Amino acid sequence: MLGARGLTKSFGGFVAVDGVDLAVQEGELRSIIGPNGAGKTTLFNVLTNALTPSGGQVYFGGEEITDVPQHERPHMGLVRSFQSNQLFEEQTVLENVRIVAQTIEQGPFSFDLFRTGRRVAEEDAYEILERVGLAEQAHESAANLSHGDQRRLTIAMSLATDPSVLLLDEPTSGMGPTETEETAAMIESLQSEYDLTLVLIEHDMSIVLSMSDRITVLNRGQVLATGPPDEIQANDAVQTAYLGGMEDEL
Ligand SMILES: Nc1ncnc2c1ncn2[C@@H]1O[C@H](COP(=O)(O)OP(=O)(O)OP(=O)(O)O)[C@@H](O)[C@H]1O
Repeated sequence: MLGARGLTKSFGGFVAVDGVDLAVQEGELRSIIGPNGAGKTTLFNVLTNALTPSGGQVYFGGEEITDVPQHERPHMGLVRSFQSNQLFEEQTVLENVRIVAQTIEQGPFSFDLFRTGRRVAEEDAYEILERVGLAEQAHESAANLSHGDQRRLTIAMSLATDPSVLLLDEPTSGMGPTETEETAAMIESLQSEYDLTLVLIEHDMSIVLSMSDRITVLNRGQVLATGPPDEIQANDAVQTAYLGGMEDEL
């Protein structure tokens, strides 16, 4: 569904992503893990063309999309989650989702949708807010939400773009243990309800091990290992390079 071959990104002489091969299957929940500075965020940036790769190819649905501009990718179904600083803070939670939904609807073939768009978008937006557990806050302004709820709202906004592959960069960062568990459960339920393929950068090992179908371990920009959680836990190279200090958490 989403793939890469030899994907590379250099900053000057420093190779942050170094010849990465990736093959994420449809419906999979793939986690990308690795030590700080391993290249995880840079990998997301080159997969979405937020940064132009220095080498290699990106594939989506079997087609090469390496040169497809970043802003066109959501229309193909490849979406990277919004960041909290992209919220329209003065607008309500519902409006935040509707603004995204309407932007997507205003494509060249959606004149009818555009005319009736507000109603359609509002229904869709409510449904999405119910799915992420924010329906009760629909009429709050986004600025009044807790940090965790703002993160959930960014996921709701991403869902409004109707993704087939959704990239989530540390969706539980800054959350306490209970909120982290709730968010993980919500993400898992979205995967099945929306028929999503999910690629997740996540630091919380208990979440990564319990949720992932497969895990890709990056180290110094290179793929150290890819496999199901039990295989990754048992992988000697992963233990040595990355998990050495973290066995207690596993
Ligand atoms: N725009 C940039 N210019 C120069 N170096 C960069 C740039 N972006 C990232 N890097 C470097 O590339 C390396 C990988 O960074 P990246 O943020 O992708 O790692 P990461 O695995 O996401 O780390 P973390 O877990 O800390 O978020 C780091 O050494 C970083 O300093």
